[in-house]
Amino acid sequence: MLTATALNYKVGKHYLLRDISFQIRPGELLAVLGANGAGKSTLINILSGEKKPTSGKVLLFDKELSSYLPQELAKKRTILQQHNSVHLNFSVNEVLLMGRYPHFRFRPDIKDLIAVEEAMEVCGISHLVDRSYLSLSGGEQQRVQYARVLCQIWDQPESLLLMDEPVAALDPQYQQQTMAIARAFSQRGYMVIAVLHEINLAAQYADRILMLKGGRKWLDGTPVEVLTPSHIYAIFSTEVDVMVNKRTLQPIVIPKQINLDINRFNSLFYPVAIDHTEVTT
Ligand SMILES: Nc1ncnc2c1ncn2[C@@H]1O[C@H](COP(=O)(O)OP(=O)(O)OP(=O)(O)O)[C@@H](O)[C@H]1O
Repeated sequence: MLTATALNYKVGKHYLLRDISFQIRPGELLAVLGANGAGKSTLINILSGEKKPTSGKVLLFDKELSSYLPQELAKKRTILQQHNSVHLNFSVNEVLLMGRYPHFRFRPDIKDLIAVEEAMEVCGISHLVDRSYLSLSGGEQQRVQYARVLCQIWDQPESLLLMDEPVAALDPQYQQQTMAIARAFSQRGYMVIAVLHEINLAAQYADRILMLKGGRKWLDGTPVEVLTPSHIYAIFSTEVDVMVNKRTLQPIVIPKQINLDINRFNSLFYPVAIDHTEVTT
């Protein structure tokens, strides 16, 4: 179990997170939603131990996160960051083996090699095994990074999988696949926390949704409880219709189209058009 209690995070006098408390149990998938700048990445980085809260604490399996040794923690939790940078010319196979570094001293053993092979297969990247990581497309790199973090906890049931915008560069097929894998992990007893901007993926795959607003916890509940037009308006200042998928009974969120005031829009751009004309004549 992971328990966050009264988390605050301050930079100077500015609170990025304020009084956040929640729990997640093995077997659950929690989606974290919130507007840009709401504090989602800050929260994920505190839960991973990369940032220390200004006050409050995080218990992972009844032990404070800060009291884990780095290698011990690396076997209990993994994080798929929003931006992953690999600048050296590693092969895909080598990138995945990095996920196993906490598990071996000098050479990977058969368990590590099996984890790499199985994670590649699950993520549909086996055909990329010998490719140079730097030669891959953005979406392919993201899938390789996903496989790498899964390798890290492949044989560590009940551990914690943290993901910050895991589907940002992915096409619809791989968005669904990424979330389906995350759900399969949660169903095997892992705890999964995913920061998402895609509300409908949260509706489809999350057991619970934690909504943040201005660094505070706004709501924590099931998708049906949380994804109402009024809650979504309060968080995203966006009007939506919420339908129900008759087959799955999950909510489907449909944003209403925004119509700009065209006269105001044109008046803002008119001076630029004049400049352009002067340059080209
Ligand atoms: N070191 C810092 N100093 C000052 N402000 C910061 C610092 N780091 C983050 N912030 C601010 O804290 C707020 C929360 O940042 P965070 O990255 O957690 O947001 P987020 O919810 O993940 O946003 P997004 O959806 O845009 O990725 C933002 O307004 C950000 O500009």
